[in-house]
Amino acid sequence: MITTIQYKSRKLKIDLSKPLDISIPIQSSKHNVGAWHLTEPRIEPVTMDDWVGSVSKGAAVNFNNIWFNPHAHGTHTECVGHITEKVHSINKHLKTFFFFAEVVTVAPEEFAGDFVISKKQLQFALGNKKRDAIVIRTLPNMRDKLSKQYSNTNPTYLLEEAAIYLKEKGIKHLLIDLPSIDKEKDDGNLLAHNAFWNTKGKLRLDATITEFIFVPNKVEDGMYVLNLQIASFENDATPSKPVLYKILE
Ligand SMILES: N[C@@H](CC(=O)c1ccccc1NC=O)C(=O)O
Repeated sequence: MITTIQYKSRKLKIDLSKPLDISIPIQSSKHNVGAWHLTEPRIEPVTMDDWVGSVSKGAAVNFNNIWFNPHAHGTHTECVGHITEKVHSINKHLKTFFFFAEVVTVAPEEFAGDFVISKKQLQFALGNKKRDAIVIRTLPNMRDKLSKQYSNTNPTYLLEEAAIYLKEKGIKHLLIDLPSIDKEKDDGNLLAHNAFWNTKGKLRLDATITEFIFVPNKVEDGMYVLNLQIASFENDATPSKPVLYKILE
């Protein structure tokens, strides 16, 4: 199913029957990805007296409750409400869902005992390309990213200068395969989040950060059409399903 999208002065031809799903599923398992010191998500049948909401237990339907945290348990998209006193809702601020994106691969650099992504690396990867969205794949890129337990591991993060660079370049949607764009333990400074959302000036209410993606190795660096879908929760963050479409010509 081939379609052509008119984007500014370009024509972007994509095949809708070849989606590249870069989300991490949420499952009720210790093998679910995890961060921020939470236990694994739970998906469990509702019980009422001796009734159990499971067909295998005699009910007519499977009827599960789900317990999870969007920031800790899988691919999620957040807006500035993640770090402001007023809880802006992602569902009110992400209103269009197709974006022109660049997938880039970055090998984190050592900095003050941490691993980081610098402005120079993103500058090298983006050059003078104008994009709505950047999809950052960090190296090494192995399937353990689907089930890794990140708590107390001090994962790679973005330097503040890198987030400022993306903001100044007009990137509206930042997607990354890490639990956060900021350092795990930073006394609440969240320098990269603050810089990207411009919290010291006019808030970038329409800008989003999507964390915990997984970009399979078969997806090459380059231009894509991104479909960024979210579950309609009124909250700072919600589970999301980013899907890429390769541009055919
Ligand atoms: N680095 C912060 C914590 C933090 O960033 C955070 C904590 C819980 C859930 C999500 C977080 N950040 C996500 O981007 C701190 O040390 O206070």
